[in-house]
Amino acid sequence: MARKKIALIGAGMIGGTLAHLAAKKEMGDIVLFDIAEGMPQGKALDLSQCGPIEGFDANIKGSNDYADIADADVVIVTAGVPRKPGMSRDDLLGINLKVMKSVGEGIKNNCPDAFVICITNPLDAMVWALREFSGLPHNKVVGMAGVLDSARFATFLAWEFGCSVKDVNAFVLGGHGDTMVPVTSYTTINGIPVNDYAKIKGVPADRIDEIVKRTRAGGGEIVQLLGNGSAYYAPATSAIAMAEAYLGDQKRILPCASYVEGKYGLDGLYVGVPTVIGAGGTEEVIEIELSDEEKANLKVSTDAVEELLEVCKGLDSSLA
Ligand SMILES: NC(=O)c1ccc[n+]([C@@H]2O[C@H](COP(=O)([O-])OP(=O)(O)OC[C@H]3O[C@@H](n4cnc5c(N)ncnc54)[C@H](O)[C@@H]3O)[C@@H](O)[C@H]2O)c1
Ligand SMILES: O=C(O)C[C@H](O)C(=O)O
Repeated sequence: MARKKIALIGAGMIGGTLAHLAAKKEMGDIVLFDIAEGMPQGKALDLSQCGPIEGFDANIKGSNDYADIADADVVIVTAGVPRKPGMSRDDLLGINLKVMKSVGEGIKNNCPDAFVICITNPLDAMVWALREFSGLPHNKVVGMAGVLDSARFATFLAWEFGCSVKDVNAFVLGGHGDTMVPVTSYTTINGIPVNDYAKIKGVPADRIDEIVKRTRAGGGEIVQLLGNGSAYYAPATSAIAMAEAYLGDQKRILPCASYVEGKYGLDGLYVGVPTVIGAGGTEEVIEIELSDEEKANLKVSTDAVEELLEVCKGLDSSLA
């Protein structure tokens, strides 16, 4: 059986990390595409030379030609610009929307059967625009954010409780902005609801509130510390988990920016919701019971995404 083909559009910080992870896991052969000339080729050479040391078999090719992504099984998109300290993700919309247009056309023309994972920010608007520009079915285009945001929430909770991160099952819904909704009612420490566990451990409720706030601002905290660019290790790891769920038909339930029509009172929007990922792409959006407060918070978050879509439509008339 031929190896799977993974196309990475954008060979920057996340793209390079994705290539390394995918090669180490022998997920398939890899094409690292970027508009910057030489850089993807240089990274591909460097990464290929990890093979003999790490013992992986994967062909890694750097490219500036969309023809090289032909027939890819999975495409992960990080093309565009990251924010700088003081900026919001939404400030990237104008420039990254144009990038999504060229990437969407590249995918449509070369690998229309691929499963496409978008990472570029502002995430929920960009995955929507990428789907529109590519014309792929909604179940084959998804955004990565909830896996990352949930991992941040889990990390902070594990630190607070002094427990293993492996035992924390944290859940973040909504748009990938400061209004995202960490859902404590579905967050457990090995099955024990987080608020109950906090009582057992004597952790005051306001500490959990602080962790929720820190999670919401988790991307910005790293942007501020790095000074130039944004997080890349955990974002790449998150997208790889989603790609593995698709390639392995794992039917994992992951929080992803999926197309939601009808559920959660939404009418055709990409936003973070629990999603079954298997060989059919995003096979199902799971609608969970939320408290009135959680519903209200989700509404604030989805309204913010809807506003961004209006801005996209204003900037590019083909989206209107
Ligand atoms: N969804 C998330 O949770 C999440 C997490 C982290 C970062 N991000 C976003 O991911 C994006 C990439 O982050 P990064 O750290 O890898 O940035 P980066 O600057 O290191 O890499 C981006 C790459 O995209 C390339 N590029 C620009 N325009 C292109 C085009 N038209 N076609 C192909 N390539 C193009 C650039 O040359 C660059 O190499 C940013 O928008 C960032 O905000 C999202
Ligand atoms: O915060 C950013 O700008 C990058 C990304 O969205 C993140 O959450 O790390």
